[in-house]
This record gives sequence, structure tokens and C-alpha cells, in this order.
Amino acid sequence: MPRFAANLSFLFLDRPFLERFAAAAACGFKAVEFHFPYEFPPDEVAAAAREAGVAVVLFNFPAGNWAVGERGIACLPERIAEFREGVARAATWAESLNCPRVNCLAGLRPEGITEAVLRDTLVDNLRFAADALAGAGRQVLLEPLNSRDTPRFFVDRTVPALALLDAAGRSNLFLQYDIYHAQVMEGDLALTLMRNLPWVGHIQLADNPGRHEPGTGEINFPFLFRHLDAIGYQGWIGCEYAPSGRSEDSFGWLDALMRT
Ligand SMILES: O=C(O)[C@H](O)C(=O)CO
Ligand SMILES: [Mg+2]
Repeated sequence: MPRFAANLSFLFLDRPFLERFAAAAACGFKAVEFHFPYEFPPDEVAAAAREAGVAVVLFNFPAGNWAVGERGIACLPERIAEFREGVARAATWAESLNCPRVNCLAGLRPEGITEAVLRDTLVDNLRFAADALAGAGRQVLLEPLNSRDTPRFFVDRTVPALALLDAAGRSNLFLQYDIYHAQVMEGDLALTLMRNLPWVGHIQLADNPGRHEPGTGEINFPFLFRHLDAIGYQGWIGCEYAPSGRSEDSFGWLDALMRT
């Protein structure tokens, strides 16, 4: 059975961030992930994880000004220095949290900059991030986001994401395959995962439509979990969904899985 991590930027939002680690542990999770830890001192976040007994398996590089709608800056030529400062910051956090991978959000396609420049900027930044984290044995991930929820997101499909990773040419660069975004943009989840498994460093899930817990939409998760076992996926699956009620009441799908 796959291993599941609670995403603390989607789950347990009724309590402060540092209290969500224990809440996840109380619901049986052995690992967590989140978007951005940067407003808390690294040692406080590390202590929250340690005291709860959960591993931190993923977080994101700083991704620009989220509040004004930015969704990463890695493809933006005028933000290269800021991206690279963010890589250094993320490396410090990853060290404190003993986190094996950091996720890169490419950013929104701006007006007036050519596709080639955006692509080259992103490839160079991915290479820079991969080299910065390689010494500590960490992975850098690139995550496509669907462009229905995030219009103009620069990387919204699997194949272009893989081409970018290939162009960057570093052995610690991997795809983050978010099942929800992939379902919105492409479908064909099982075959895509099977064909590209060596590139998949991490998976996240939510059902579609609604981005709620498994079982609330159209995706056949029991089949997909069996498929992931069959094709040999060894990584984590982050539960990155908006619970349709209380977080604690949204894990029936996981309890059912444990019983099979
Ligand atoms: O939204 C997502 O799917 C991402 O995983 C993220 O980290 C923030 O957008
Ligand atoms: Mg995601």
C-alpha cells in the first residue's frame, strides 16, 4: 500500500500551523508536507515535527508573493536573483527539517516575454536548485499545476514538465505528479504514471471535481493505489485536498484502504 503524508497547508486548517503536526499524527500519519514554512523559525517547525513523531517529506521553494496571486517565480527572467536566494533559504530549511525533497513552482506566464526566454530561465533555475541541493542528497521537483484553476501557469502538463527536466539534465531532478492537476488537464493517470515512473519523485492527490478527499469525485483511487503498488512506486503520496468537512472526518477512504 502507498505511504500517505498529510498536507498541512490543506488539512487541519482550523488550528495554527505548528499544531497541525500533532493533529496529523493523531490521525495516524507518519509524514507531513506543506507549502511554505518560512514564516516560522526552522527549529520551531523541526521541534513540532519531532514532538509529533512525523517526518517532513516535502515543501516548496519560496514562490513569490502568494497573496497577490504569484505562483512561483522560477520562469521569470527578472526574478532570477530572488529565486536563487530562495533556493539557499530552502536548503537551510531542508537541512533543519531533514526533508529529502523541495518542490519548484514555475510561475505564471507573463505578457511580453518569449516562450524561449521563460523556458531557458526555468531550465537554468532548475539546474541551479538541483546543484544547490545535490550535495545533501536532496531532490528538486517540478510540479505541473492545472491552468483551469491557475490560468497562465507556465507548466501545466506532464510531457512539457518532463522535457524541462530532461533539458536541465540533473540526476536529482524529478517530477511531482499531482493526480488532481493531471486529471483536470490530461486524465490517463494510470498509463502516465506507469510510463514515467522513473521520473516521479512524489505524488499528491485530491479528487475531481472539487479538489476534495478521495471518493468525492470521478477518480478511481482504489484502482490507482493498487496500480501504484503493481508498478512499484515507492514514494509518498501527499494528501493535498480541501476536506469536504472536518479534516478528521475526511479519512474514511484511508481507513477503508487499511482494512483491505
Ligand atoms: O497547489 C498545488 O498543487 C501545489 O502542490 C502547491 O504546492 C501550491 O500550489
Ligand atoms: Mg500539488
